[in-house]
Amino acid sequence: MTLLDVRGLTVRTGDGRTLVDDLSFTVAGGERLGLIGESGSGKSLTTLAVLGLLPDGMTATGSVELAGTQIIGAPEKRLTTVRGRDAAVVFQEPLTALDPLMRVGRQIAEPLGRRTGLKGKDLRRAVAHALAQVRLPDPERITRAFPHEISGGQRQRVALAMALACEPKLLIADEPTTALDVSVQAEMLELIDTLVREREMAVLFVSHDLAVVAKVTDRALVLKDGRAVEEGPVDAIVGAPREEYTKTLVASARRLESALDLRSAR
Ligand SMILES: Nc1ncnc2c1ncn2[C@@H]1O[C@H](COP(=O)(O)OP(=O)(O)OP(=O)(O)O)[C@@H](O)[C@H]1O
Repeated sequence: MTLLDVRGLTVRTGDGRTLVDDLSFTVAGGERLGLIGESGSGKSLTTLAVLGLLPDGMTATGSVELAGTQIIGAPEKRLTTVRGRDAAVVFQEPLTALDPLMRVGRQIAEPLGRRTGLKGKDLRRAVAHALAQVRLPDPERITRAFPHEISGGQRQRVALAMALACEPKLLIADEPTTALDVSVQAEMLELIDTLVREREMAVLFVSHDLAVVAKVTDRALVLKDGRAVEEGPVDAIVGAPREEYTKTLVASARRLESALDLRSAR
């Protein structure tokens, strides 16, 4: 069943510039779609439009139906119920999602308490469980910490725990590993992969990195200058890209990979 149905999505600035142009795609329940394209291709604006979070002054036209709710033109109150419950997001920079003045435990307790109705000791236990699920060591310390007191990788795990706490049908991950040290990127990716598979959650995974998209998704949509240039199973896109632009993306990903192979052979 279709969970997210985007049709003819067009995003324009106040002065009439078109940044996302007539984009259409679907994500079925439990499916994982990668949005790939270089910087500025419109990936983030697409995910923001899906959540009804476009910056002030920008307008979206077309249709974005998320779990049966039309997002475009929906009043804020409606959007608030959809966010979290139907779709939750992990951004590139975890500090975007975290309140710098609130202890980590409380930040996870809020969405968790709202969804489950748990309180007091039971809620505290559920928070500890949520932290353990994203493999955070020493949950006691993390619960009491403020966001600046933990590492970037740990913050991103907290942001993921918050997103998962709502048990959304769709997890939107916008470059969730890009801001992390290379050493923790692979771990984070592995973690997202495992957790969404366990929950049979659908994923819209945004990245400029084809290798990352290939790891986590089944299907990919290639964006260039706000338009879709190619769409298909990840294996087909990587193995036999049809469009010139996709060929360039694949070739540069391969060049990087073979440079790494050369280095490890030294
Ligand atoms: N608030 C804004 N006001 C005006 N233009 C914007 C704004 N946000 C993004 N843009 C422009 O819209 C285009 C698409 O941006 P978007 O952030 O969606 O790209 P992206 O593919 O996610 O790239 P990146 O990976 O660098 O975030 C870019 O040309 C960008 O400069």
